[in-house]
Amino acid sequence: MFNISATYTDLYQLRMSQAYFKNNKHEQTAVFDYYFRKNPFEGGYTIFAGLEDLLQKLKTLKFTRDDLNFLKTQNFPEDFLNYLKEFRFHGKIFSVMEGDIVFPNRPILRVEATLIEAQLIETILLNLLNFQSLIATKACRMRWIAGNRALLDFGLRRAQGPGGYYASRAAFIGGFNGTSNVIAGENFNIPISGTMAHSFVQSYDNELEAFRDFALQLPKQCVLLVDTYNTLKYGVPNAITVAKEMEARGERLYAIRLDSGDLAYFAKESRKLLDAAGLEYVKIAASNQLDEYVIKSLQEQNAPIDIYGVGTNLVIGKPNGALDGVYKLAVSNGKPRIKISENLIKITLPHAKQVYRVTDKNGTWIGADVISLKTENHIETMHHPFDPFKQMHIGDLKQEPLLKEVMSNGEIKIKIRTVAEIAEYSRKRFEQLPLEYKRFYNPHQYKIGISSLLKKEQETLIKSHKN
Ligand SMILES: Nc1ncnc2c1ncn2[C@@H]1O[C@H](COP(=O)(O)OP(=O)(O)OP(=O)(O)O)[C@@H](O)[C@H]1O
Ligand SMILES: O=P(O)(O)OC[C@H]1O[C@H](OP(=O)(O)OP(=O)(O)O)[C@H](O)[C@@H]1O
Ligand SMILES: O=C(O)c1cccnc1
Repeated sequence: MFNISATYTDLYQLRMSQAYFKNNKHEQTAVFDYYFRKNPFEGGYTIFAGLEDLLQKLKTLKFTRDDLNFLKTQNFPEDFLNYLKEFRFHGKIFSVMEGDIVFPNRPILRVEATLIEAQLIETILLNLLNFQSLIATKACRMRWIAGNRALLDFGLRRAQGPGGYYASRAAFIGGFNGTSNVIAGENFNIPISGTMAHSFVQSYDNELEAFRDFALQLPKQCVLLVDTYNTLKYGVPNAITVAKEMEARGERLYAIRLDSGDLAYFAKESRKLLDAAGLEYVKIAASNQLDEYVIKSLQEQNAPIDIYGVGTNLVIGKPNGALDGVYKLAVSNGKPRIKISENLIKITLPHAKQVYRVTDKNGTWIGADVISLKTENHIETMHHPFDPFKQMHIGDLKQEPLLKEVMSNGEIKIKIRTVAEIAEYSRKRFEQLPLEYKRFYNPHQYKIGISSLLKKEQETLIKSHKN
């Protein structure tokens, strides 16, 4: 993969930074919030992914000599380029843990740094977190509906270029069991697996010979693609012949794969043929433009499919394609800042903030998060963000702080987990989310409230701007 250096950014970040530097504002402190406005896929939740990958990149982020030479050609002044030569991220980051379940319009991550440092990491932060959270969410939806069937990511060839690399990481966090993507397996320690393509079968004069040669190479993990010519007339019978030959060698055919036609019908008929031959242990894999809705339908048809291979619809996050995560200024030079909008939902919340997940005394999520000033540690009353008449007493409920210090002085403050550990954490957190937020159609919306103090601060700032 190409190396990510500090020019993995938008030009405007550098132009603003240049102006901050020249006007001696760059060392002023700033606080930015990362959040998104809408759950993807019309769903009721989002899986937060990409954080630990981001932290590792921020730790070593710098402008290389080649970067600086390039920027010189873009008319950046010498003294600013000298500043960039020494640039490192020294700030603090407070964040929800990677893999947690998050919802719209509340901070998921807070950056506290000098204005210039906070600005120069915006693009990479949004790029990594938005994409991986989108794909982890898509993956989680399929995991939820697929129950304990295996889910494999086959998407690299259909991904938006190298995005497929991060899609595989995110898919695993969202609950996939493995990927066909070898470099993702190598770098993120994700299990890799693969079957065979139609070209392999086509390259032989007959299908049986193709299956035999393949099986000889894979005594344990052989999966035969049975739909090249005629699934039930040739494909499955040829796979059965090879499975019997494998048995004679003390081996076992692992699975057959279906990749076209009515997958429920072919899975049922293939299952009958395999079982009649005493091959109950041979699994059935299916692929071809799967997504959570097709998987749901196949499950409802009792299709005996053990393994789903999912490509395009997973890695491109269809039909959304992007999570709308944003990075908004909340404090600058010690002063709270606000962005006013006609659209109430777009008015930002000033100050450095904390977010609490409200639970009952047993830790069960009650369906609301509350945003407060970071200095508050137990919230008595939570207010609706816009409706002055809606409020709720939460003083006697438990409140779990979600934003934890994950970086300080540019150093990572948490133990970096394996992707498998993040996936396991995500699975456990997802179990805590009540069913009504998980359904595909009209899911419940996880509520948001703001503390009395934060509400007052926001109103004061809005008034002062009106004047
Ligand atoms: N039993 C089924 N129930 C619901 N959806 C299915 C079922 N079988 C297949 N699908 C889905 O329907 C879509 C189109 O399948 P279709 O039958 O057109 O495949 P196909 O066009 O025959 O494949 P190919 O063109 O590669 O031969 C795919 O997204 C597939 O996953
Ligand atoms: O349908 P998706 O969810 O995107 O899953 C990936 C698809 O990629 C492969 O097809 P392709 O035609 O590229 O190669 P093949 O010759 O191996 O079938 C595979 O057979 C799947 O159908
Ligand atoms: O291993 C497979 O079957 C596979 C891999 C990538 C894309 N489609 C299928």
